[in-house]
Amino acid sequence: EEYSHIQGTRWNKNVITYSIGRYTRDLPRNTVDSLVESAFSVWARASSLTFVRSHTRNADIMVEFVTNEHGDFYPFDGPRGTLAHAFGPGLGIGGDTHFDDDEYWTAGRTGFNLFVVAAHEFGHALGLKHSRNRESLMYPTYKSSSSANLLSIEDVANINALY
Ligand SMILES: CNC(=O)[C@@H](NC(=O)[C@H](CC(C)C)CN(O)C=O)C(C)(C)C
Ligand SMILES: [Ca+2]
Ligand SMILES: [Zn+2]
Ligand SMILES: [Zn+2]
Repeated sequence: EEYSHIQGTRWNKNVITYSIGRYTRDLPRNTVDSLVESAFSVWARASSLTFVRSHTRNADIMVEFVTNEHGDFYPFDGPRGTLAHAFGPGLGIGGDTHFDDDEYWTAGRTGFNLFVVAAHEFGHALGLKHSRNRESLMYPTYKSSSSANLLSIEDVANINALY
């Protein structure tokens, strides 16, 4: 889900920083790093946005793997069910993206593909809402789509309408 009701609708800059906090044990750290970077580059290629990795906790988008109650009002729910969530643009928790570490995160077609889920979540972190179009990356249910054409025409139009 995206919780934009407590945040603004868009970032007021084109260079957005992200930082990775707690990792999952399902994948090597450098694999998580590259899948996260690839998920951001999906949006960078379709827009005027640039994403820069930071190693401090005051990045715009904090990316973390957490379980159950984890300090915001949206505890996760154990295996299956909700896979992840992200807050809409804004200060503090704005943009922050959390992955439910009770899921089995993979780089392939088993478990839940981190690249695909991250690309969806980062759409929310940039201010996009869900789409009713099954072809859209912002469709509310998971499908392990091929990494090639992840964004639908609608997704590209929506991100460019916003930035
Ligand atoms: C397999 N489980 C699902 O498909 C679940 N959907 C999700 O966890 C969404 C993320 C997917 C689309 C990557 C939650 N979301 O919208 C975050 O921004 C349920 C449909 C069960 C809620
Ligand atoms: Ca879950
Ligand atoms: Zn969503
Ligand atoms: Zn959370």
